[in-house]
Amino acid sequence: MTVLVLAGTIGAGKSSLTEMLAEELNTQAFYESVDDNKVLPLFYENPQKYAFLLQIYFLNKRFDSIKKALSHNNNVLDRSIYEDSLLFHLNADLGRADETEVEVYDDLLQNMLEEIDSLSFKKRPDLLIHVKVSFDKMLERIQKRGRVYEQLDYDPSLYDYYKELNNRYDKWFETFNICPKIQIDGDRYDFVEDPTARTEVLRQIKEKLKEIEGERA
Ligand SMILES: Nc1ncnc2c1ncn2[C@@H]1O[C@H](COP(=O)(O)OP(=O)(O)OP(=O)(O)O)[C@@H](O)[C@H]1O
Ligand SMILES: Nc1nc(=O)c2ncn([C@H]3C[C@H](O)[C@@H](CO)O3)c2[nH]1
Repeated sequence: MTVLVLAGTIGAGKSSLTEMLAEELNTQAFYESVDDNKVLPLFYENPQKYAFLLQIYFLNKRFDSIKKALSHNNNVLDRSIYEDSLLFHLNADLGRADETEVEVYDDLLQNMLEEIDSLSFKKRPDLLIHVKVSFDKMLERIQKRGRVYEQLDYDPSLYDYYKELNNRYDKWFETFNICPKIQIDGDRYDFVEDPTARTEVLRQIKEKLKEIEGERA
């Protein structure tokens, strides 16, 4: 059983790489709930009111995906549960959740992580793949994808939110130590449009997987 999880800021390319990996490795892909997510547009309209609800929504969906993923042999998830806390705490630091909400959330997340550990012999992913992009590239990709509520002309204050989120991701990845990890340079490799870049990115990931297997043997 091989479990891969993608990580990275908004618009980094997680879903795109998830699709490519699932095809290349012949595994099942699990995507974050976005188009069918009733809370996400409400959050962007009024983050103060909906930050906590959105976080609970995502956590619940994430838990669901992980349970489903664990019933398949090989799978790839387009965002890790380990990033949820980063996103929530950024919102809490911006005053969008109060102390009690932070406490309830942290407890619930801890509880769920323990539950996941008890669900399967596979306690941790085999590899976390962080797609790192610069702030400028992040804005470019968000614009390219074009979800209305994520655009800066919908809410100019998103500029600061995105900038801080991107900064926090870099620190988060440096200290992440739950499972083996690899960083993919999403600025350098246009793996969506350029087949050579795609091949190179897949090569880097497969090489890392081999290295991990070798260490285990
Ligand atoms: N390496 C890349 N090269 C060129 N375009 C890319 C690359 N990665 C992503 N894109 C494009 O950027 C946009 C965002 O990509 P994607 O939806 O995969 O990001 P994501 O990390 O899953 O975002 P989110 O977490 O917000 O759902 C899409 O339009 C995609 O085609
Ligand atoms: N606040 C907040 N907390 C999360 O855990 C979280 N996970 C994803 N998202 C937002 C980012 C993209 O707009 C969109 C797709 O990733 O959903 C989140 N937003």
